Amino acid sequence: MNNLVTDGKILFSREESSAEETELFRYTHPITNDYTVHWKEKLGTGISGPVRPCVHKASKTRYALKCLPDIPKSHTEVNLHMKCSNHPNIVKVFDVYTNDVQFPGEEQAKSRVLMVLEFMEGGELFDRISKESGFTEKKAARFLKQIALAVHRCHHLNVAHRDLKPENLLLRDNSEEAEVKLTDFGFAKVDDGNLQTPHFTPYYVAPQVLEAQRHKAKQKKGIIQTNKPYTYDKSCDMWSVGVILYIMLCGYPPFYSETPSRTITNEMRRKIRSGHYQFPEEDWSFISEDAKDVVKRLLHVDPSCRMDINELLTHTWLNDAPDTVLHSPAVFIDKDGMEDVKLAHSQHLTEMRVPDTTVTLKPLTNTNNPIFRKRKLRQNSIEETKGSCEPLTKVKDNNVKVKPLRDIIAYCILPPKVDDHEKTLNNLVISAIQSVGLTDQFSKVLKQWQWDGAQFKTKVEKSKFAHELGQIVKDMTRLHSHV
Ligand SMILES: Nc1ncnc2c1ncn2[C@@H]1O[C@H](COP(=O)(O)OP(=O)(O)OP(=O)(O)O)[C@@H](O)[C@H]1O
Repeated sequence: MNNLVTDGKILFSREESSAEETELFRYTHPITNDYTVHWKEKLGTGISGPVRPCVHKASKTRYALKCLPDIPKSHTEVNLHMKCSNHPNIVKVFDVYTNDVQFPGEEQAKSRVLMVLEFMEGGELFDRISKESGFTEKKAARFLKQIALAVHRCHHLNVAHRDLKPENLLLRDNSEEAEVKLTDFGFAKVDDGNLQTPHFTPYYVAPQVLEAQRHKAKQKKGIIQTNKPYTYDKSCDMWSVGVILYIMLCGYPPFYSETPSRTITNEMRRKIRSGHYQFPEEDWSFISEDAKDVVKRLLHVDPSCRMDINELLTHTWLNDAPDTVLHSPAVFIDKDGMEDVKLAHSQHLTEMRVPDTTVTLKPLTNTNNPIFRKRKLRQNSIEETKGSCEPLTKVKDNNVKVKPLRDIIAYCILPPKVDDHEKTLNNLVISAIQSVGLTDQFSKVLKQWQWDGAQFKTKVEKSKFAHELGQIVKDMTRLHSHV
């Protein structure tokens, strides 16, 4: 990023911004000077903790506040969200603060990035659909078009979102014409098809990267007659749009396991890899061929053959869908079933994400992994209390308890360069057990890789582990809804 840092503000240089000139600021003075934050309320919860309501003191306008740790991953999230933000189908970022914040239970204040977001009063898209009477293909196409426009905005700026899922599609308000907007750029990444990254290390190469290289070689030899760069991450977004559309049309996902489970099964993984899904006659016979055509072209198993965002936006169905009434709202009413659908989609997204080869893995001493940072801070007795936000010290925050679980998740998603990965992971798990205790859910997850109380006896699948811990975090913070 070509950021110019001046007086605590971050200005995006013109070449990094979109067509219009964008000037974005990051404040360092306390957010509480400008906003009243309702720390005890929450609008929703994700891996990074609760999203809370706040009110701009001068205008009395309501916003949503997302609180992130001040680490490079969060900076990427903020930067890419801001970059894509100026669009009717993307949740707007209004202000960003970097404040030292101390939550109750924490030994000291920590630097945090606070994102003030447009308040999405209408909640999540699928919750809305479940309440619709007379939900038609036409309405589904209207929603899909808005999702597609959001994706187009991102892809046009060479940003792949990589976390397109129902929870990240929110409605502006509860009106009939409310727009759908995309949020959560926590996994977004620049994807311009250029894979010649200087930090390329063979040990971290995902199969998809090798696939992309093969694609490039074939292009060079003229075996593939296209000059389109192979943008794997963007094509994953298109796959997600396909899954979301399939669910909107019939109420259940295209890939599901015969044996219901909270985790993605090998059977489901096989089905996804082979592109094996069906349009069961009883639910799909009345759905238009055009709608099925969009699904088929989005769920094409070969990412390089999948429809891209421009092709989707010009598809007939998006602009001329029939008034056929769909049965999906009735299926959405089963909340537990819906949670399983979301979890399976989310897990598959984790598996599809190509590890970021442009990130230089830092030595342990420099790492920003929260747990190592905490230790380092303790060693150096660095005082971080300056400028901490007053109200937080009064909030009873159960998120502190799950913090070690979030540390493991961060470690699994982007492992730093350490000498002994197994030992590091074992230590993180021990800290988490000390903090949250061995709950049934946590024990079950650990058992899969034969945790013996001190170490794992088999190799841990990091992405799967991270996802399962993510579910525990969500469940635990959901149980404590007053946080
Ligand atoms: N601008 C907003 N207005 C209203 N509610 C919001 C807003 N942003 C987020 N939420 C609620 O908070 C939830 C979590 O937000 P978000 O997805 O940004 O957090 P996250 O920690 O990145 O989540 P994830 O676990 O999906 O990565 C959303 O699913 C939604 O219910």
